Amino acid sequence: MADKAVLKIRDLAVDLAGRQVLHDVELTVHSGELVSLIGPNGAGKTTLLRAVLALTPIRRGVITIDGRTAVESRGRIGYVPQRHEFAWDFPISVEKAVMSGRVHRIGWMRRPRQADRDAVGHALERVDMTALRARPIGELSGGQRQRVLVARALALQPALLMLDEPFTGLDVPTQELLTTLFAQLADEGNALMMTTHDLAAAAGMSTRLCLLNETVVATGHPDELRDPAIWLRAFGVTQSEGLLRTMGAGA
Ligand SMILES: Nc1ncnc2c1ncn2[C@@H]1O[C@H](COP(=O)(O)OP(=O)(O)OP(=O)(O)O)[C@@H](O)[C@H]1O
Repeated sequence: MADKAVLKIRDLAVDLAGRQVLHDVELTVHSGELVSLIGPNGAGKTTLLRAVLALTPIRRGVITIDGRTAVESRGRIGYVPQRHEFAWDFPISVEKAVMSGRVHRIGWMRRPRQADRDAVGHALERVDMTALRARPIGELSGGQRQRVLVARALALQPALLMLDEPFTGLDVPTQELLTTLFAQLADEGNALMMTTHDLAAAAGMSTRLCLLNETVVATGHPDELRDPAIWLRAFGVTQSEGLLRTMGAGA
């Protein structure tokens, strides 16, 4: 049986400040897939994630997650923002920060139940942060912060996990831990979508790449995207030997 379609995006168009940022976007992410969104700066990658999270209004199109609209799915999607977007000066522990990912489930001003504590404990284990669970988040290194953000998203036990540039500025051990974790999550049947500028890493770990530049220029397994014309079109350049070498395109 084919894997279930978790995220479906049809005919999506988004304008920001009166300017078209995304148009005619068609994309499906199935359970068991790790899809990497690749594209130049300003291509609309973050905007696409924000549209799925219903944080950005859309001009046209339909987005569903497990058959529900983006608005209905609020609080059900695990989202790992870019690290600088989180309030690290907030005086809370690692454990509380991860618990904050479940706020929609627990309800505002309610106390966490055993199931919430179990989900947080399990998420901390998966990112190898159990030993630091009581540490104030302001005292964490960059790599530890990234692990907390991933645990916070996992604590939600989400149908869909989306990550915005999760590898930027990370040390090698944290990169390796997260790469292995994302592959395990996909193997377990989760649906994952991430943005990245690290083409080599994306090609090595993704089940599918999605080249985005205002619209989906091409999508497929890294091995299926060897035509240099696709890459040149996605990145809007006429010649980029480094880019093509990284992808083994045209080889
Ligand atoms: N709040 C906003 N108001 C107006 N324009 C915006 C806003 N946010 C983003 N944009 C514009 O939308 C376009 C897409 O931005 P987006 O951040 O989605 O790109 P990206 O592919 O994630 O880029 P990067 O790789 O640099 O992170 C850019 O031209 C950007 O300037």
